[in-house]
Amino acid sequence: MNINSNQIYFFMKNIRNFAIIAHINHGKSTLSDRFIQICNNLSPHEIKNQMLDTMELEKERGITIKAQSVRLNYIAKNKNKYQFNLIDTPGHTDFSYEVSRSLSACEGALLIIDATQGVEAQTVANCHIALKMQLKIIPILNKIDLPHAYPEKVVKEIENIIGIKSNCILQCSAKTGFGVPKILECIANNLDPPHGDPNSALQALIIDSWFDNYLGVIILVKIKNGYLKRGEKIKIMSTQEIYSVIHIGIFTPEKINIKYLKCGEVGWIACSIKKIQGALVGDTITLALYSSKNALPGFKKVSHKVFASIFPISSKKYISLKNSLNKLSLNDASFFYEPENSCALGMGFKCGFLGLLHLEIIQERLEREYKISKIIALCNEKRGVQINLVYYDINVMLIYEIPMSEIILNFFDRLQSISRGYASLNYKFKYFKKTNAVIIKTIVNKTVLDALTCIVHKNYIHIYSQKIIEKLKNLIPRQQFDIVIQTSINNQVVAKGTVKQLRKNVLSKCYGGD
Ligand SMILES: Nc1nc2c(ncn2[C@@H]2O[C@H](COP(=O)(O)OP(=O)(O)OP(=O)(O)O)[C@@H](O)[C@H]2O)c(=O)[nH]1
Repeated sequence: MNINSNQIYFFMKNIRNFAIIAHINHGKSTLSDRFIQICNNLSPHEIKNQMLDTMELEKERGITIKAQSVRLNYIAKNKNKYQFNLIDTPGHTDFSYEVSRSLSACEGALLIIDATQGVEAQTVANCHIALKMQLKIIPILNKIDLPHAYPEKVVKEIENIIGIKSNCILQCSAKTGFGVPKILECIANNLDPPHGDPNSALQALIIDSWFDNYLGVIILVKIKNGYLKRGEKIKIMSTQEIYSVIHIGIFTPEKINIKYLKCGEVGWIACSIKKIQGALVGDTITLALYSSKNALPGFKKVSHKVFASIFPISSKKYISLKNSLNKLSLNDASFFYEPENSCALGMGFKCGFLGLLHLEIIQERLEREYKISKIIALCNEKRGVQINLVYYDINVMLIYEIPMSEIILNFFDRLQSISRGYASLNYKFKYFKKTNAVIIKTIVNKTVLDALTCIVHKNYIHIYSQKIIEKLKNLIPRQQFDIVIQTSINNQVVAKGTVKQLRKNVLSKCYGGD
């Protein structure tokens, strides 16, 4: 490493790690947007609302489900440069496990209180978690732009219920930006820099982990002691497994790569770990060669509050349900499932959730997974082989190897109709491959119709034959004789149909009395 420990101490002095905590909808994500806008010097039209709520469900419901971290560079009024590592947390009680994990990476917390709602249940609960962790708290009254805001009354509530003095409480409107620069100054001047020893052995706390199809498990860490360089060999302390650090990065909020994480910093690492169980939240990472003797305290084990059993409608769907649950558990460490057997409903899964909203979110994510099952079925029908399936929060990318002959005809139309026009298709020619195809001829009254001779895959001989015979039967008018339609392969008939001859109608001239 090119930087010495004196330099690291100097850097550490200007790092501020903090989380934004509050009751649901009190304005955490909106305030994070303002911070990003000011620190990244963005104009109002360059910033999207709730930038850190990247999941599709978060955008639809307007709530934060997963805590998100972002690194911002802030230049204070005294021209000092600060590195802010901000974590936007969810406000709903079902996701309070995310809050406590996020706070363990911080030295301070911004407690947001809606000036129209006052102190609510999660305001108190989250504040207590932060105090228990001995974090410095900056209380902020938000939404003071609203006409029905009553700041004086809420300030009194904060004093009485939480015990914070009124002169410490800042006021702002995250929507208009009023009062936000003052909050940034307060963070720089009043929150503590991270504690920790850059010279001791590496101790990095795993705050969160999730699965990426390309990079494997991505681990969000806070470097408590020591430092971590790209390419170094690390050891996961609980499993003693050793991995090489392939990528190190931060969110700005874009995911970018950097070379190292210094003591006190928060960032992500990827080490080609295949299973999320290989890097569980709360675990400690150290260096393989210069190891720390002790692991960090970690987190309390999550206790599930709501249990529900999920059964597939037909036993054929058991494996695909299992795969979907597995994929969900890779991205949500607090979700649990195990196989269950019922006499009436057959094989299924018993699942544990943190609350009813958590259950609802998992159910919805599962249902969305099933929606792409129809597209998967179409690709399978077209003899496709799945190469990859990648989730990009709002989008899913399916990569298939499909014979060209299957997609040139009506594949795109069917894809569009299944997806109601939302799917897009891109393809490129890969290679020629020997296949089990046959030449199938259509014969009408012993005459081969050359124009209808076709090359068909062996699996589709009967489907193709039935289709062509039915079509011709409807098109050829009946004659005084039978018309025989056949399909044949190598002079062997594989299917046959007949257009029946017209018969004399002996009753046509008869009257009622005849
Ligand atoms: N008028 C006004 N509206 C605000 C202000 N701050 C946030 N809002 C609105 O309040 C709603 C909730 O804001 P969010 O930032 O999503 O709240 P949150 O605390 O992040 O919500 P969760 O993460 O789901 O707990 C949104 O409709 C915002 O536009 C403000 O200062 N003034």
